[in-house]
This record gives sequence, structure tokens and C-alpha cells, in this order.
Amino acid sequence: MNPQTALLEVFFPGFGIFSSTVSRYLKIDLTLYIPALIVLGLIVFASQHINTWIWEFADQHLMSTADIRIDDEMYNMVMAWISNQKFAKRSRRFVANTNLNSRMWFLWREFNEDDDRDEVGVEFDENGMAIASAGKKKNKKVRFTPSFGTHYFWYKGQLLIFRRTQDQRQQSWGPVSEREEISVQCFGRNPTILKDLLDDCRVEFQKSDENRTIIYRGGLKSGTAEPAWTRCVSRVSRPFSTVVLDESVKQSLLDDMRDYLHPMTRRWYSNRGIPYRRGYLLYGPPGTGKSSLSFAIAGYFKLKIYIVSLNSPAMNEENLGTLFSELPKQCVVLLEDIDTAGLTHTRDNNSSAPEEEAKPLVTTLPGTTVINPAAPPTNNNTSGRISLSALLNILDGVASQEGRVLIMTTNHIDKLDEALIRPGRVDMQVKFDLANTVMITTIFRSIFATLEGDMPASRNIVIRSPSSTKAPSKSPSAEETLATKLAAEKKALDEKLAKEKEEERIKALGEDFAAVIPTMTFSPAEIQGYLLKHKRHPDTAVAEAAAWVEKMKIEKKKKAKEEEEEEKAKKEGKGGELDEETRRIVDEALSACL
Ligand SMILES: Nc1ncnc2c1ncn2[C@@H]1O[C@H](COP(=O)(O)OP(=O)(O)OP(=O)(O)O)[C@@H](O)[C@H]1O
Repeated sequence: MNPQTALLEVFFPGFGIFSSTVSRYLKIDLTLYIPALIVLGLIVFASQHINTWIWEFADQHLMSTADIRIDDEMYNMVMAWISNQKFAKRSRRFVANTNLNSRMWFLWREFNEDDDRDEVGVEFDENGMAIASAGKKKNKKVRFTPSFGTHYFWYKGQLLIFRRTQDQRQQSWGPVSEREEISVQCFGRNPTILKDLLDDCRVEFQKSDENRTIIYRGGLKSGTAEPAWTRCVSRVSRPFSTVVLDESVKQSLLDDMRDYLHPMTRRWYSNRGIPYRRGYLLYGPPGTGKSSLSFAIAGYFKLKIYIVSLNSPAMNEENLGTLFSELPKQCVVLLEDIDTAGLTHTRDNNSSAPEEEAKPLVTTLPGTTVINPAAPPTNNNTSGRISLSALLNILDGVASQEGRVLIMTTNHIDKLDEALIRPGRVDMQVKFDLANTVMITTIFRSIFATLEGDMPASRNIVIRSPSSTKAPSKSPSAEETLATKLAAEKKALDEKLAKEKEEERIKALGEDFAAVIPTMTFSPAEIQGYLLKHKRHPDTAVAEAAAWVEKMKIEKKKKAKEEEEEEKAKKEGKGGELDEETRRIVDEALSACL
């Protein structure tokens, strides 16, 4: 083997055997072409490196890149947009998903979030046997997104690159879907086109949230101690009109919020050095509509709603402060059942909560807030209790986002410290009461009125019609067209009259119902619960109302008695403890004497 062949053997192993075979059978001496082959080999070798170098150079100096983090909601937005693009549909290697959202748990939309967008329920045949779940047939569309690699596509006349890669830096034990990275690139140093694209993705994604109230909950990210807002569900916005409350109260609440949220109001506040915040306190017995009104308000003003439970063991002052600092500029923050939040200890009025527990951990003097020296340490992170002073600091402090609407709800306004509900923190208080006559009739009508999209009252199952046999198509004569038109008009008129008659009947039944139900005794939730049991039979609801009232009265009395006994037992228990304590002291004193 000559030295040239030996050299080629290094670059192309087996070249020696190959060249001797060619020379034996084809009579071609490959050694004559060795210089040319060496040059060719070098070109191929160099081109691979040059190619990589050129791409890296272009990537760094001639291209713009948007990296999208998998733990950001933007991931969901981009993937949803990509899955609708032709290049993703045409892709020969793709990932088939029924859920395009990030695998990061805190970005998940609730599993059944989409359910109320589709028809759900069960269809029945003529014999009342279940056939199929109406929702399942339409739901869970399979979406396709390009697999790992580089994919080119056109957007607004520009060639863009979508890259989906595995993140090598992260630990290898996580699921593959959590280790991926996605990015979008464009040629040129101007990234405007990428920003436009990301904005489009966001707008399109948010279109599906129109007329829905998006609900976030404050808590800790799974497996971490990091506080975060989790999008937990989005619901069709509850119409404001469906919350039964004094019309003038509702109107003044709406007017107040409309004025506060007006674009010019922020400037008005800042000109006067007043923090741009507004707080509302909704108070009243359980089941009177406080939460419902909060959601309805958020839906009405198209604001997202952020719910925090101060009772959660994970909620301490630091976490609450972080959550408040991460609120968007305009949103509704809902602090539910504020009286149970450790500022007072129990939700139950009659409970034996000792005075020191019922009292806030701070005592307030007019104009000042002084920490009660006898109170336990306020920054008790493990108990999940938050001190009043810390809560006030968070609500007022720099961390608290300007522009937010704070809604606090409570069953016991009397248990709240004045500092918490003073003007500036709570600008408007709305009282909710047990149902009066007007409310009872309104609830009755709202349950039994036939609304758009309701099924006819006479039918409670969906019957599948057998496939209709088509009549031979023949163009109708002028008389036939007129007759059809007249018949349609008559039908519409009959339906209108029947509807009016039904409305009158429901109105009369509502009045009968209200006459039986004692006023200011039951909450709207209790009345609604009873009516729902008879939702297709208003007559039965009226006929059985008196019996229900009697039953409920007995139950309420029984419950009140049980609570009283429980409280008495608790008090006696406490007394026993004191006796024991006294006994211990006496024992100690005696043994000391002896
Ligand atoms: N004023 C009302 N108007 C319409 N529906 C109401 C009203 N009050 C209660 N309801 C109905 O009762 C149920 C419970 O209401 P909601 O949760 O709003 O009461 P709440 O006052 O917040 O109770 P809690 O103090 O126990 O949290 C809901 O289904 C709601 O539709």
C-alpha cells in the first residue's frame, strides 16, 4: 500500500480494499485520483463545520429569536396557534395531543374546563335508555403539533423558523414533555415580526375566553414552596341580573365600579395622591349570594378574578405579599370569609371561640394600630395564620397592585376589626339578607321561566328522531309558498301567546309560593335548593312548599339545639381544664410545703 492510499485509509477506512477491487475488475487505477479525492473529502469535512459555523454566526448576528418558556402561559398560546397552522397539519412527523397545554401543572387549564363550551349530557332513545354522552362525541379534538426539530413556515410574507428541542440542561428524570424548549426565529435583526406573531397567538388564545370569567387561585406550585397564581377554571360569565339583590344596591355598586374602572380615573387619583384602589365588603348570612355577586361583577367588567384563601396552611405573610405583588393591573381579588381567616378564629357566631381568639392579633386605637404584646408571634409561617397588621400592610403596601378591585366577604361583619374595613380599605359595604317576599318570587321565576336554549318543559330527555325520509324535491307553487308562510306566522303567533300564558302562570305560582314561605327565614341558596328538586314541576314546588317549610323549621331548630349543646359542652370542657390547672397548682404548692 503506497503512502497516499495509507493516508486515505485513515479518512475512509476500507479504501485500500475498495481501490484494489476496482483496479482488478474495472481496470481503473484509483490512486491516480487520490489528490482529487482528498480535496473532495476535505471539502465535505470542512463544509459540515462551515455549515454549523455559518448557522451559529447567522443565529447570533443575523437572526432574531423568541424563546418560549414551558412554564409560562405563552407556551400554551403559541402551541394552540401552531396547531392551527398548515405547516403543522402537513408535518410528516408530529405529536398528537388532546391537550396542548404545558405539562407544568400550574399552567393547566382545568381538565373539564372546556366541558361547558360543548353540549354535555346524555342522550336517550325512545324507551328512555341512555345512548351516548352528547359531550363526549364532540369534545377532545386531537391536535397535531410538529415533533422535535426545525420547521419552516410563512407568516405575513416572512419565512420564520419554529424549533422544538429537548432541553439537555434539565435533569433527565423529568417527563420528556417537561424538558422541551420551543422558540420562533426570523431572519434579520428586527424582532418585530416575532412580537406580532406572539401577540396574535395571545389574542387568538384569549378569544376562546370571551364571555368567560377566568378564575385564578393563589397557592404554592406543586412540590415547591414558591407561591403562584394558578389558572384553575374559566366559567361562562354569570349575568349580573341573575343575582337577586335590591336593584338600587346593585345599580350603585355597578356605577361605583364603572366610575372606578374608567380610564380617566387613575389619573384623577394620582393627581390627588390617593392610591388607586377600591375595596368592597359583602356581608350577610351564608348562601345569600356574596360569592355569586363577586363572580358576576368580574364577568360584567370582563376582569379576571383572583381568589385567595387566608385559611390555607400554605398562606403566610410572605406568600400573600408575593401573590399580591404578582397581580395584574386590573383584576378582582376575592378574599372569601375574611372572618375565618385567623383574624378571628371561627366562622360560627355561637362558637365557644375564646375572646382572645376572636380578637384580632392586633389591637387598634383610634388612628393607630398597635401590636398586642400578649398576642402570639404574628409571623407564624407554619400555622398559616396571618396577622391583621400584616394583612393591612399587604393591602396598602407597595406590593399591592394599583387598579385592583378588592372584594372581601364575611358572614360576621361584627367580628371584623374596624381597621380592616375603614374607608380607604373598604369603600363600599353591601349587606346581603335572607330572602324577603320579592326575592322569593324572583328566585321562583328565575328557576321556572323558559329561557333561550332551555328544552321544552314537557320533555326532560332528548329523543333521537329517526332519520327523516326526504320528500322528492319539487319547486313549490306560489299558493304553496304563501300557505307555508302563513302557517309559519300562525305558529310563531301561537308560540308567543303560549309563552305569555306560561309566564302569567309562573308569575301567579311565584306569588302563591312566596305566600307560603316565611319572609327573612331562608337564604336564597336554601330556596334555590328546594326549587331545583322540582325544577320541571312548578305546581308541585308550590304544593309541597308548606311541608318543606315545616321540615326545614324542625331541622333548623334541631341544628340550633345541637350547636347550643356543643357550645355548652365546650364551655364545660374548658371549665374542667381550669379545674385541673387549679388542682395542679394546689398539688405543687402542697408538695412544696411538705
Ligand atoms: N341573592 C342571590 N341571587 C341568586 N342566587 C343566589 C343568591 N344567593 C344565593 N344564591 C345561590 O345560592 C348558591 C350559593 O350562593 P353564594 O355562594 O353566592 O352564597 P354566599 O353568600 O357566598 O355563601 P357563603 O357565605 O356560604 O360563602 C349559589 O348557587 C347561588 O346561585
